[in-house]
Amino acid sequence: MPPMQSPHLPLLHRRLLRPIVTTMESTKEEADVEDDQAAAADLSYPPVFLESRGAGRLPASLCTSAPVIDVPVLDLHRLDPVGLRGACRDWGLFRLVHHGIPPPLSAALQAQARDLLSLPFDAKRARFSSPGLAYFWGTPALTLHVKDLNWLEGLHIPLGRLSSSSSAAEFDGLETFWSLVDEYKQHMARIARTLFEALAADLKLDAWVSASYLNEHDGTFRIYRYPKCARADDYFAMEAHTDSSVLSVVNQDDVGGLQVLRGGGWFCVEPIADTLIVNLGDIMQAISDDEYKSVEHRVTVNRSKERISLCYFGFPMEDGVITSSRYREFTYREFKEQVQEDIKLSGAKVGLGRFKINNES
Ligand SMILES: O=C(O)CCC(=O)C(=O)O
Ligand SMILES: [Fe+2]
Repeated sequence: MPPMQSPHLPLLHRRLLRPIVTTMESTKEEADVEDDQAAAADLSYPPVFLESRGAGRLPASLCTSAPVIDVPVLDLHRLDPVGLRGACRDWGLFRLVHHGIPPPLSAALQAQARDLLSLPFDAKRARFSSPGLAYFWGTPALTLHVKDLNWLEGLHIPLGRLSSSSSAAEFDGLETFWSLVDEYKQHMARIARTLFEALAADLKLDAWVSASYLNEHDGTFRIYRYPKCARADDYFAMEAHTDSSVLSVVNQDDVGGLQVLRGGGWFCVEPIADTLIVNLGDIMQAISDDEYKSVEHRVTVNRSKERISLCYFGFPMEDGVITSSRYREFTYREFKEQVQEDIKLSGAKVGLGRFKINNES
């Protein structure tokens, strides 16, 4: 499937698609285009990103200069149980190849993401404001405010709602976008289920228990745009966190910025074309009695380029009970509510620590 042009594609973007010619005249045109691009980006950025002046809160070394690390690579086509177990126990994160997502599908969805998120800020707020398609900015916690501004914006899509209750307004003019999301969603469910089954076998989980531990068709899909930021040392694009999911699947463009915490240090997880990054979340750590790691990660901002990533989060059944030798019994609903309460009270997630046996906090 070729990358598609959205009906919303602004005039500016259509200009940008013209073939590049290298003449003296084109240099001026390129400069004009860059000016146009900057102006359009400004209009589309949340005003808080234009107003914020860096206060130098973060040491430069924290944000920018992490070494690159080679993360374990797994082939979904021929899943190696030993490699998978090692990656989950030792890293909590791996790169997935031969995952079966057609590259044109990822490219088309990235292009749609770019187009939709390049709309003016007010248009995005007005247009994407329903439970099935919600625009958020400055906080990864959707509507809850975290302590520090996160240099991101995005669209939040609960996949379970897609087929049933999406309103006509959510669909109007976005038919191409939704059909791409629908196709992508099937791949995510397939990938999440395949990986989870292999992990459930490693952990020797009962089939009926493990069925409730991953509700792969009801996951969340998020499309992020991390705007470029001249004050890259002052902000994180997404602050350090663990995911609340069972597992998460990141499909990033070629800009980079994802970092993983390992052995007390931060490392860059480089973007490599046609590969996915899978990381385990808190629920997987609980299910595995802490054998697997819910890995801490973050995203740094880029001074000169914006970044797009497509992220899927697989969760358990909302009311399925999670049992673990390390944590008191809890449902995902309880976990989610506790995370939200903690963010509301302190601006930060506590996570699994709240459920740890012999831990009063
Ligand atoms: O955009 C990324 O690379 C990662 C996003 C992420 O960690 C998250 O949404 O939890
Ligand atoms: Fe994450």
